[in-house]
Amino acid sequence: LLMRRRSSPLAANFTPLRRYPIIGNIPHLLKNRSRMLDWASELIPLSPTATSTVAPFVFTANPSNVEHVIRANFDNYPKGGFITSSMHDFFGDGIFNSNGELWRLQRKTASFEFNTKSIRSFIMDIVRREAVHSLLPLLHNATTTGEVLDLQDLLERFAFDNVCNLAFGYDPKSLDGTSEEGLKFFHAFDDATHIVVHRTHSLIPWQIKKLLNVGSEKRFRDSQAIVQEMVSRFVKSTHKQDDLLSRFAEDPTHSEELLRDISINFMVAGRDTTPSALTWFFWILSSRPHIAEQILREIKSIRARTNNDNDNEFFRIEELREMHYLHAALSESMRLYPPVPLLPRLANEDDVLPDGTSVRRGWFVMYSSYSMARSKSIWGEDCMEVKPERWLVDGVYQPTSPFKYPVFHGGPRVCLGKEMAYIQMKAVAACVLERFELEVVEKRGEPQLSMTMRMKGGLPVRIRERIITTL
Ligand code: HEM
Repeated sequence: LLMRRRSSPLAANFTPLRRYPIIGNIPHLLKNRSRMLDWASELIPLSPTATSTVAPFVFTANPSNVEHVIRANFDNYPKGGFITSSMHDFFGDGIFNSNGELWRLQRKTASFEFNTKSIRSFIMDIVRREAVHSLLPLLHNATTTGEVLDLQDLLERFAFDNVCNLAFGYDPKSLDGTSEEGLKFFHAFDDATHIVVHRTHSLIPWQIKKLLNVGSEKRFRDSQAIVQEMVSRFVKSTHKQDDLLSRFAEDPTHSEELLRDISINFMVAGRDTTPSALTWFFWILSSRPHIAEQILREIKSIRARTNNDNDNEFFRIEELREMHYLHAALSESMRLYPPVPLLPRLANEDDVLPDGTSVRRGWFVMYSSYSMARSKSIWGEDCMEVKPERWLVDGVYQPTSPFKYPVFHGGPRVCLGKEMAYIQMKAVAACVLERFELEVVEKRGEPQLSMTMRMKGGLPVRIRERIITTL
């Protein structure tokens, strides 16, 4: 079999870089190991089918290939290899890092829980409470002091507080910083995720640093101990409530260790994604006032229609659902700046992608939502323009194929928190825009890949009360 594989040609593969004798692609891989997103964005457009091979990586932004990998030939492309194993310490056997039966069982319970009406109203209550009692007062204070705030940092803290409430019914108050224990939890979680994501970037193998307990691996051990201690405490004290942990704990087959892993996975999902999306959204709006004005017009007309025109009142879930233009603007901003811009899948067996690219067993297919957004063949000549209108027909939001827009992934492992994420993002975007004008102080806007796509150096903003106008 090995002989056959060696001799079968890769004629169909587009290989933009020269392979060196004996050492193959190693120099390319070493040079680009910590800039995978930029590298993929450079290589993909060179190929006529938007698929470039630098073994063991196949980078693609071809919708047919994406559909093949994440849906049609799903069983051949699990999560795995050195990327998932480098995260196993932190994610354990939670939904993000598992495959097969272990994944299927968690997926089944989680899909059921995420679709109940009670979880939606629980989420809405949390967002309302955190926004009204922490986020809005904090922004209001900054209007009087004139202080420049890092909006990315605020949104990350807001999301952390939200997801802890959702997962355990515990509020770490990382946004207002009034709980020492909560802040310690926030920083430990932040550190542990950051280190684990960057493990594969170092020239010294992380396993050696871990064995010697030095450098970033020592920091990881310390941070992980804090996170695990906190989460284990919640797991042990679980009692019947609305939070996710209590819901998962109802299944007697879930061990304490698995419940801990499940909770940590949900925390990562909820903590890193929506702040990334909202940071880019506010950054995009800062140079496109016509989009902000259209959102404000929509909010105003919904408030008038539902007689909820007192802007001290928070939005109801039905009102958020009616915000089609805001939904479209968020989708458009995530199209160009997807929180998860590049995802790997490992090939179990040799395969051929729909565009003819050969994939060998043990290779990674990396699909890039970021490059797909920048493809004229997918989104048209105006692909680089921010146009919420491309999502609307007669003012009503129209979803598109997840294989053309895999921002929330697609197929059997499609994101479970999509609806929850939109509720949270629309609530935050609407209540902030309604009250405040944000002036971006430094328009850097440089992507930096961590667990999600962050903005390098944060998003410094100056905040002013919005002067009510008749739009
Ligand atoms: C803008 C916000 C979000 C985006 C763009 C997003 C995107 C994604 C993507 C791309 C995946 C696939 C990851 C992979 O296979 O490696 C995923 C999976 C997942 N997401 Fe989200 N997500 C968002 C918010 C959330 C939230 C708020 C939650 C829940 C708290 C959540 C829960 C999950 C879960 C549980 C999975 C794993 C599904 C599985 O493997 O079966 N997501 N999401």
